[in-house]
Amino acid sequence: MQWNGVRRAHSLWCKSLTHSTHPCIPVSMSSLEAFDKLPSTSTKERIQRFSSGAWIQGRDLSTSNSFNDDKSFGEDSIPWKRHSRKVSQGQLLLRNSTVSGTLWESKHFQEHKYHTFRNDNGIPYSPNKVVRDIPKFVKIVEVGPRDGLQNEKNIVPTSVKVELIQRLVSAGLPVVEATSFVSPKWVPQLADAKDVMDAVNTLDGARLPVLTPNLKGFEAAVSAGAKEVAIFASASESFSLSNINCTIEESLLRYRDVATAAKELSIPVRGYVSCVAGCPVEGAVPPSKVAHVVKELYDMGCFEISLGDTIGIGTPVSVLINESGSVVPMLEAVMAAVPAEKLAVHFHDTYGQALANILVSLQMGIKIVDASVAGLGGCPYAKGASGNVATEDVVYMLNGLGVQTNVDLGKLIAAGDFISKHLSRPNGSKASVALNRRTTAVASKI
Ligand SMILES: CC(C)(COP(=O)([O-])OP(=O)([O-])OC[C@H]1O[C@@H](n2cnc3c(N)ncnc32)[C@H](O)[C@@H]1OP(=O)([O-])[O-])[C@@H](O)C(=O)NCCC(=O)NCCSC(=O)C[C@@](C)(O)CC(=O)[O-]
Repeated sequence: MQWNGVRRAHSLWCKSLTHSTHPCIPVSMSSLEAFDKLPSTSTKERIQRFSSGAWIQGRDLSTSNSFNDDKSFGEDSIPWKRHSRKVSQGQLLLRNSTVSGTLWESKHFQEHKYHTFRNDNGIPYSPNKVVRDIPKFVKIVEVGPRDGLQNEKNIVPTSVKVELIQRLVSAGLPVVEATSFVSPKWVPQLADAKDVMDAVNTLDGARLPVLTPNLKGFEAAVSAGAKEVAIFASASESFSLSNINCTIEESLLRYRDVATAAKELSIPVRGYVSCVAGCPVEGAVPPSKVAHVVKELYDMGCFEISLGDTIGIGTPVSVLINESGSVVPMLEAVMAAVPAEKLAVHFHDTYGQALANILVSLQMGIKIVDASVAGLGGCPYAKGASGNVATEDVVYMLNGLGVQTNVDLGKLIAAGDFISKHLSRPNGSKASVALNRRTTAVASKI
């Protein structure tokens, strides 16, 4: 097919671009100097000192998402000790932490003390308008084993993928997207989907969804033991053609069949919409187009819809007329069609905008964030797309904001180091590099 030829050439170009520019994350001298002035600490202590979050009380924890795990993370179930005291308005938010346990066991051994603001009636509140609207729990959907590894030049052995998934689950991630049941001719990197699922589908502690582009993929996924699937549409016609070889409307017809089959088996279906902030071929994508595709997926029964900035081009707001890449207007249009609690955000970090976009999304009511360990990834059919935002960086930011994730940052960093070492490249997470670099520097002085 002529289009396939064009697409292959395009994809090869994309891959070469992605690989030749894979980030070697710089760490600014000023931040390192600041670290060096601090007393020597272990990586674990540093993770806790610089990243552990204060509990910001009094915000809404509930969600109507029927497949959401938030309820299991209610205040009482959180394995941290919390402690609050009455402080007057205007005082700084303070937190002390005392630490025990071994390096990668931070979640289970740390003890935190929190100091929240309370008004005269003893009601806790957050004094800062930046964090006031941010949810107190964010569900992180780890997409590294799928989105991260689907674009690798060298095919990663099944055993490495399986160990990566096991490590991510044991780090406390509630959802780890395991693989894709797509055509192995199109994505040979994930041709071992069945073997991966055979090895991981008995793992406890996390949901392990897989991508299915059509009924054939859905049936293969179910036979391999998948208990949750994801379908992936696009808000851009050109991207839909290059990614799944059909128009948007044709893809929605296919996905309706998948959704119907899944409903019969009571299998939850997640939806994706790509190119929500811009398309590598078409440029600007109108928010109304994004909202239309999101609503279609919602109406066919998707329990959650992830909004993908596939090429990482978006900024929180763009003041340039006719310019794509505004996350806020896009979210406003989507939220007018589908409830905010059904939405996730999925930012690639090509332009370094992902954390800013996540923050503004949280402020607008989003409670689900996709991320990829060590910043792995990129789409084989998206020109110039780099990896997703690194999960470690998201957890670091959320910890700092006092948002609960139940993810053990130490174990997560170890998982990122594991896969980066296998791929023979630096870890793409800035938080991870900074925390690891400090440990090495301290160790070299002993
Ligand atoms: C959708 C298709 C299959 C259409 O591919 P096609 O070539 O149009 O399909 P077809 O129906 O003409 O079938 C061609 C061959 O593929 C086989 N086939 C057909 N379906 C399957 C299947 N499920 N599993 C295994 N094999 C399959 C089918 O049996 C046949 O085999 P043959 O007779 O030639 O031997 C193909 O285009 C494809 O696999 N695309 C997947 C591309 C992909 O995975 N892209 C990356 C996803 S990332 C993304 O979308 C963005 C996201 C989600 O991360 C969010 C964001 O960042 O924005």
